[in-house]
Amino acid sequence: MKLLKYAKEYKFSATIGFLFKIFEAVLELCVPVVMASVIDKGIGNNDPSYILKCGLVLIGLAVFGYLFALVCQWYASLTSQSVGTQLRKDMYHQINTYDDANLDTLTAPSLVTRLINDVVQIQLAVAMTIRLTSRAPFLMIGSLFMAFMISGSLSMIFVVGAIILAVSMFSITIISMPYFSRIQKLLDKIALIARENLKGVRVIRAFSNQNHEIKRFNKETKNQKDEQVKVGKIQALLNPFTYLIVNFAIIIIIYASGFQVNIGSLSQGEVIALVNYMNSILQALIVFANVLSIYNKATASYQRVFEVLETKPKVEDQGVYETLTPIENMIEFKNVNFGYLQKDVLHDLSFTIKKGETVGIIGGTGAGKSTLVSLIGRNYDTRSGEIWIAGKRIQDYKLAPLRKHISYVLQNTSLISGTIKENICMSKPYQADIMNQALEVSQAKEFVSNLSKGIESPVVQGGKNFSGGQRQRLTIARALYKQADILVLDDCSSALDYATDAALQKQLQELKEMTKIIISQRTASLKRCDRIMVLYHGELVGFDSHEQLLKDCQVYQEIYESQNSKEGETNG
Ligand SMILES: Nc1ncnc2c1ncn2[C@@H]1O[C@H](COP(=O)(O)OP(=O)(O)OP(=O)(O)O)[C@@H](O)[C@H]1O
Repeated sequence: MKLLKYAKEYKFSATIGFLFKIFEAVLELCVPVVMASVIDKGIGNNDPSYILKCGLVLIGLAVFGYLFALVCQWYASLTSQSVGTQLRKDMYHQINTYDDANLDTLTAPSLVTRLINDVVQIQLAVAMTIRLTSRAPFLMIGSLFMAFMISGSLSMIFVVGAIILAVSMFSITIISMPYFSRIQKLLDKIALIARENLKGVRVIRAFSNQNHEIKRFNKETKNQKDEQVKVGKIQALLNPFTYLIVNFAIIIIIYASGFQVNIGSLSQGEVIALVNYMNSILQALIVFANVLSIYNKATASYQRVFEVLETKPKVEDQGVYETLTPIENMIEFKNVNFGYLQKDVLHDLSFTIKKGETVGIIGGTGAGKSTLVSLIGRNYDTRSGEIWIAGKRIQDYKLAPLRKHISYVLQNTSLISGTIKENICMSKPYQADIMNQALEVSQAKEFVSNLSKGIESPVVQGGKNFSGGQRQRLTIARALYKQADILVLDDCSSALDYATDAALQKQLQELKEMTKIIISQRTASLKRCDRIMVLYHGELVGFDSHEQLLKDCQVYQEIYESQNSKEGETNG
């Protein structure tokens, strides 16, 4: 079992916990024997001092039993928490190696549920294994053994009862297993809805869509509840059934032992001891039933956690080159085809982008613009064809150094809580001159210097204390601060007014050493670019300057005209 690898590291604390639970069970097994001698010798011989002595022994057994239980509990918690923490660390580390294709499959909400909820189920199972799986079997076997010592024939009742119970427990476990994996999947769905809802709370309010969202959430929580209730009903059968069998066995023991007491082959104290041992078996079985139910849940969680740990990035990091030296033909696409799962997105793309060039990409919604640039940083690998950067296939570079040379600004601005400085200096330590240049080119300098704390001003989670345009400028500054050889701006100036956008494009042009790719829906944002790539349903239908495209690219002409006539209408 793969989990043993984790438990191994904490074998000392696990063993101590395990041993102390056994010590506690040994003391528990002594209780019926002491009770029997209280009845047979103390009460039988009317000897109060013997009864008192036995009473003290019972108190001693209880006190030591309690202390042993405490030690076990302590070490069980230590082990389970440590295993859980290590699992979370390893999962988090693994998730950070994932590429976009992995994230498309496993999805963020599911990963969060696995990191939190599923690990808790495993922690619980580890703690229960230490605390209960030592005691329950030990108590069962010990009680059976002690019962055999008292009466071989009567103990057969124990054996038959135990077999019936074991079979019923096993059946209930098998039946309830599939429910638990369904419940965990439904939890993923609930997490997904909650996440979407919280992220899009403003949009939902703006469209007065709260009722629909509440209904969607209620439907999934109801589904999850229904599954819980179904499995709960099945599992609820276990305890009454266990009590029924054990109590039935006790009736038979008392009935059968009555004869033996009459003929003198069994004492009254021994009958009480047998009943006590049967009760111990009952307790052990109830514990066993609870542990089984915890194991059921943990098995579903275990599979989900190890799926995260064993999922390898689809983009393999097997390149050898660690440095990238810009050359004339900086980026080359050679007959590149790409698609997501069943969907074809990019078709036979071939083009070259020169070092220091500023290239715009334009095309309708879903034309494949973002997909194209995501291939450059190997967020996905191509289906066929090759991408070359600075004279080498991108697969021949090690991933980390390759990505160090590319700076992305994505459509969704992502700022983290901290300060402006911390957000901008993510790629390297603070250097005043680089910071100044980044703020200036991104058109963020003015508004940042107007803040009382300047670059030390706080940024709340998601950058919500800034306007959309300010957030875009800060993310552009962050990308510029990296001083990468290739800069990709993915439709990230949509919230900027025309004047600021124009100033940004002008300043970007002046970064002669950097190769820039700018995605935009607006021809006005791209007309200063050296060349503009026109994508139409994943195909390259034009790649030239603004003026030339206006002359000979029909798709570009249509985009241009639609935007300019709209502007005309608006202005008019
Ligand atoms: N992770 C993904 N999984 C599956 N399909 C995807 C994924 N990302 C994009 N697509 C699909 O690929 C196609 C191209 O998407 P892409 O985001 O590249 O278009 P785009 O030109 O950048 O669009 P937009 O201008 O709206 O941002 C779309 O049909 C989209 O639905």
